Amino acid sequence: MTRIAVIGGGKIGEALVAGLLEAGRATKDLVVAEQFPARAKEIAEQFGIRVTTVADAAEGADLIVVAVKPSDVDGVLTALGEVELDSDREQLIVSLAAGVPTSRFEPKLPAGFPVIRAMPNTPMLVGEGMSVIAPGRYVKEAHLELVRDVLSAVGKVTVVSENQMDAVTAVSGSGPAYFFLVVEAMVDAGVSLGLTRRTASELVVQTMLGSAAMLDRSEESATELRAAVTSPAGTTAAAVRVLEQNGLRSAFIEALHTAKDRSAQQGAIND
Ligand SMILES: NC(=O)C1=CN([C@@H]2O[C@H](COP(=O)(O)OP(=O)(O)OC[C@H]3O[C@@H](n4cnc5c(N)ncnc54)[C@H](OP(=O)(O)O)[C@@H]3O)[C@@H](O)[C@H]2O)C=CC1
Ligand SMILES: O=C(O)[C@@H]1CCC=N1
Repeated sequence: MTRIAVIGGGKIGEALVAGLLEAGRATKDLVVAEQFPARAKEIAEQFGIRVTTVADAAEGADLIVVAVKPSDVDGVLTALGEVELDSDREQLIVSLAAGVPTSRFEPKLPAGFPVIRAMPNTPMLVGEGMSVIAPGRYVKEAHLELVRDVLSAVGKVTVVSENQMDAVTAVSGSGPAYFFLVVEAMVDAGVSLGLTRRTASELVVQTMLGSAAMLDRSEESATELRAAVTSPAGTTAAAVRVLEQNGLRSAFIEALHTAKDRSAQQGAIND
């Protein structure tokens, strides 16, 4: 079985570990490196897996997943310098760090060592993640297949070229946060209309679940499905008009452009 070292036991590291364990991966095949002692203890206790240093975790791992903040990537690369990495053993690095290009890793690793840039999202915690992967210059098809195989246990996986990864980060990496924000706003609106928060939450969550399931299963686009809800001169048309008047669509477009720029900026050497 593939041995996986997750460097960084923060939010996304935890989502990956939890999703992989839930999907049936054995605790003995997972190890986490986490520098913050309280967090390291929490992860070890919660998941019953080994939590150790970067060098110890990477030693003997087939897949080294870098799940630290972009500004901490160089520190991880320095720590990996203590490890005898071996590309002949099909060992490889998968970086989840937003914005950081594979070309930032490659010169600091043994010649030809493969690096894949990946952008997952937190719904992998419940097996419904969207992971996008992009190969660095030394990546072979077998490496991509291995990473696809691991990540497909926690959701969907697609491959793009690396120059699209900042856009991907803005859309699906950060995407769950936009969704939760819309949920918060709709629940607040329900409360302001006189519903209890509990009732408003139940209504909104099930409406989101049902609508997502329709999008997933139906041949129709979001535009067509929305049209089907919008009765002539009815409530939906009235509400959508107000949302458009208030710039919902252009707010999303501008927000995602800003997220893409921020991704690229975080990947620059001095972010
Ligand atoms: N959160 C998300 O939804 C997603 C995040 N990402 C990417 O994943 C990365 C991590 O994000 P996130 O999980 O939110 O961040 P967090 O800050 O929650 O987690 C990062 C963890 O890594 C630890 N860490 C930092 N350096 C080291 C080191 N050298 N050795 C061991 N542990 C270390 C940090 O410790 P300390 O607190 O002490 O710094 C922290 O606990 C980022 O690059 C982000 O762009 C990608 C997709 C989605
Ligand atoms: O907010 C961030 O920078 C990270 C990357 C995508 C989701 N979270």
